[in-house]
Amino acid sequence: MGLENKENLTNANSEAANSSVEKNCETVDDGVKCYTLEDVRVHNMSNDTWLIIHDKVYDISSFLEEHPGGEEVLLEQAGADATESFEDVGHSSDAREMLQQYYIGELHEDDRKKDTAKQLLGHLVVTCCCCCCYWYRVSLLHF
Ligand code: HEM
Repeated sequence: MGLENKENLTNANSEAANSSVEKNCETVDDGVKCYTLEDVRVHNMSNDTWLIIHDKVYDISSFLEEHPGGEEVLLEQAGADATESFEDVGHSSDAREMLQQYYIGELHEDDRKKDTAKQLLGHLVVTCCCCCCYWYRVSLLHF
């Protein structure tokens, strides 16, 4: 493939990414940008690396080489939701603060993982008047 073709392909990719931002995502409050999973997915290369952690989108391209845990683990998550692996490692509060400098926007509402089972259970325990839920609430208050 010639250089020109490669450039065309790159331009086409970035145009596709931009148009999907316009199509699916509005800018949320105070000019904060919003991205869909599709928007994030294309940024999965070592010179262009985005990650999602707790529904926030980060451009960590400039951080790969600095990461104390190595760049390999970050590249494995590139363009995807890294919340679970980030939490599994048990990152320090310093690491969590570092995230801020790479923040570029929010994940689109429709692409957020909805923990419906957990939500339902929480709702049941708070509103149900059966003995089990009642005593569970009492135990939460007293122990
Ligand atoms: C942009 C997001 C991330 C930031 C800012 C970050 C930052 C850091 C920092 C500062 C450390 C040093 C230890 C600490 O202070 O907790 C660390 C260690 C580490 N990180 Fe990350 N990290 C990020 C994402 C990830 C992800 C997605 C993984 C996925 C597996 C990962 C895996 C590790 C590992 C394996 C270590 C080494 C832990 C050890 O040797 O004890 N990190 N990271």
